[in-house]
Amino acid sequence: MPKTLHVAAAVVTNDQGNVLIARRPATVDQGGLWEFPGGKLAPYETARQALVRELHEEVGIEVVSATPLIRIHHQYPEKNVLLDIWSVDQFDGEAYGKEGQAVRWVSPDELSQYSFPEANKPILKALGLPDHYLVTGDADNEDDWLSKLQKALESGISLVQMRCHELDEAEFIARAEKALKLTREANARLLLNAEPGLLDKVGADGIHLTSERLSYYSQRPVPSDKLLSCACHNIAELNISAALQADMVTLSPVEPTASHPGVEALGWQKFSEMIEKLSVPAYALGGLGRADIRRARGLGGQGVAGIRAFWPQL
Ligand SMILES: Nc1nc2c([nH]c(=O)n2[C@H]2C[C@H](O)[C@@H](COP(=O)(O)OP(=O)(O)OP(=O)(O)O)O2)c(=O)[nH]1
Ligand SMILES: [Mg+2]
Repeated sequence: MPKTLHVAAAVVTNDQGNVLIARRPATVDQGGLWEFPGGKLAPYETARQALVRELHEEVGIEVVSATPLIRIHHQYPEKNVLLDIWSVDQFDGEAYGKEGQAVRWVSPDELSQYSFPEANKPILKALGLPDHYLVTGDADNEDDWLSKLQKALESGISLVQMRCHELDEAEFIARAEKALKLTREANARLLLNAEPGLLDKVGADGIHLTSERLSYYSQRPVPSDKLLSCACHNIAELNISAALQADMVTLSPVEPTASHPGVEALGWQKFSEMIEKLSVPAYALGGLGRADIRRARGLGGQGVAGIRAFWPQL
């Protein structure tokens, strides 16, 4: 097995919310493709030190603050890379192609129009995901449920998991169609906490698999243009989710929750250790709210998911 190249690179975001990309010279590995600026760690360096040096050398900016975004282990035919991707939204200087390479600031929506190396796929997916994710609450009263969903969308929720275990399949489908209308109007995405076949009946944006359902599949059970979210509570489930090429996972319970009394919480340290080697964006779930988003992201998570914190009261 060839040695793993450890690379630090950054998603640099400016005040307009645009992201910096650079074009790799035609002659180097992955040449001609676009990349996030960065490079290999020198033997004496930490990832953060390499990041600061590479951004200075390649695009002429000085990093003011950087937080871990995602780590990706990827096997190219000729080498293994570990991409240590950081998020940089404070820096000094004007970015330019210091090595003569093309650089551009592009909006996150435009990133899909550029060709990146294969290893970058999870970064691009992570950039399209928000830092908080609503799981819907009590489904008994349809009118209340829809009003709460509407209110949550108005408060800026852009990703929703419809979790309505109280409903039978026909009721679930009818409710999902109404929910989908609301999420579409709000430009938000709706995931069904249901078996993947339901996507043929309701044109939702994806599926959330319960940890129990995870073991039913040996390959990704939803098409690549839909989202796959997986519920995880341990390393084995995280590994299955990665093998199923999940777009995101929830990892829970990070803190004790009223909905799962008696279940031992993982705590933040464990959350961070468990996702350390995971190339899938991970949401911390369980007893958390908006105030925890920074912490979750600082530890390499995508953000926070929750029912109570994001499901409004009427
Ligand atoms: N910087 C960067 N490298 C990436 C990305 N995606 C990806 O697969 N890689 C791979 C390509 C390379 O094999 C490796 C990065 O090496 P590099 O060529 O940028 O290293 P470097 O800046 O230290 O370059 P050099 O000093 O060797 O010229 O990681 C990405 O988004 N950014
Ligand atoms: Mg480089």
